[in-house]
Amino acid sequence: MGGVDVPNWCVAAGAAVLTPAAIYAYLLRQGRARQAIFAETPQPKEPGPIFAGIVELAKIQGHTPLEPLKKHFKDLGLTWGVRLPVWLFPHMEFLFFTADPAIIAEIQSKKDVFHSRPSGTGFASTVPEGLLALRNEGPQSSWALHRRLVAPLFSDRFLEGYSSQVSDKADMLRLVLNANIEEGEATMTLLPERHPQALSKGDTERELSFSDAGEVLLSETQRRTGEPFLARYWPPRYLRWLSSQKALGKRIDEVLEGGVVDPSRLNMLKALQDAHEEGRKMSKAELRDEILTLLLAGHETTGYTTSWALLEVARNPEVQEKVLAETSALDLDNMPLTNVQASLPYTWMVWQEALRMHPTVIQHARQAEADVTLGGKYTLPKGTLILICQLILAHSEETWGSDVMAFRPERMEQGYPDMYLPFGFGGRACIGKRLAYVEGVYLLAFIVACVAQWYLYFDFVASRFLYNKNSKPQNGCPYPSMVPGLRR
Ligand code: HEM
Repeated sequence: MGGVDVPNWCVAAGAAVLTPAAIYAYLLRQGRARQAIFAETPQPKEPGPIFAGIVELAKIQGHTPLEPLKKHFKDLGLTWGVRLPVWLFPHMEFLFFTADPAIIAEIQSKKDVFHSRPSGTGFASTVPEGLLALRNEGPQSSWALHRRLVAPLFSDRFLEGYSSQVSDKADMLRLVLNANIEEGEATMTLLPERHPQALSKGDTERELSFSDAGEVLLSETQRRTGEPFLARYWPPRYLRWLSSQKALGKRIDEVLEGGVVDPSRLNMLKALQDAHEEGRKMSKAELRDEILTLLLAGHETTGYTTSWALLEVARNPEVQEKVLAETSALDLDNMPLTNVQASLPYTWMVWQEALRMHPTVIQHARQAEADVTLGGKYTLPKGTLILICQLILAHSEETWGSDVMAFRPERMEQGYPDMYLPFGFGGRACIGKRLAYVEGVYLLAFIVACVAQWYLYFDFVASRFLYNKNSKPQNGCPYPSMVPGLRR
């Protein structure tokens, strides 16, 4: 070294001392710089728990998942932020939460800055080529092409095609429901084994393994968002993931090769396989990820909302009456489902109100593509992750009035206000909203009608043979609550 003979151990010792010091100095400088940038934004004293994942947090703390988030907004106001150690969360250094209508309007208007969801979320590792993960990089980007190829699946022509399939599924549900109620079961699972229309053992296993694989996909997507990269490779977990991938891939191949579905029926997967633009089709990997994206984005969201709606209907006898009055005037088995808002207006409002009270997507994410200042004072560097808190908007007294936590479908009569975004906003808004209405609103009407029929019959039989003939209906409701154990 410059003519001076420095022993190797000295160099090694120097490096051992200086390297950590240099890294520390670098992180300190970065931390200070970040602190300066974020100085105007209120921040919680303990940002940690939020990033355990809200659902995980709920499990640990025994809260409902939404409470910690609501508490932060209560403590810190409508806009606040969090800084994370960049070396632990390389894609999510700054997190900026807002439920302030003025700031949200500004975000919506800055389309060239906030056009993509953040990179590095779970979607990017489980379905990287699907709409939820792809970034919007202009009209020629994969995202834009996928959006154009997927959009026709939710057009009138397709919704009309799905109508008969939805009502067939509803029929099957009726069978399952009735058979299980008769068997004394309160759950809606598969038909009991001895039922003439029950699936064979092999088919039952195939259905169950498909549904298990779907759950693994969902839980991996959730867990991989915000956990250290290596955690997913924990052997038992990784093996489960691999086998779920195999099961999902096999099922997709079967459907695309025509083995599972009736060829005369409209098939969303095949339609996507054939979709093209100037000869450009999706590759096999893109198609697979897009199909799984539709499954991920469309299944739990619609299922949970409809379940919440059923629960609220069960809790609110006057709402049951109105849904029944609406459905009894219609031939539910044969109605076209292109516009359920027009054909089932009250049931549509009930479903919307359930979505407002129990939003399935509690926040919408965007990533800043450039340095930006919001509200004239929040200076955010490029890459900041913005979370628009839909839950707070949906439960805001300013927007909905002092009875915001009461279940009152009538408040949806005029449609929903501008600053209510259950399906997101802008170019990245939910592409499957119309299908969600068809499935959710129709199934809600259908289940209420069919369970009520059963219970009316039950009430009739029970009042003759089991109960005191003179007993009064509960809470003025002619049939008991639909969810056992939730009678008021
Ligand atoms: C209750 C039902 C549903 C709710 C509440 C819901 C909500 C949402 C929300 C909030 C987003 C993100 C929007 C944004 O970032 O601005 C989204 C995106 C998406 N949804 Fe839905 N969704 C539902 C049903 C469905 C269904 C049935 C499908 C399809 C089968 C679907 C497919 C998608 C896709 C593919 C995206 C990504 C769009 C893109 O980034 O280009 N969703 N949804």
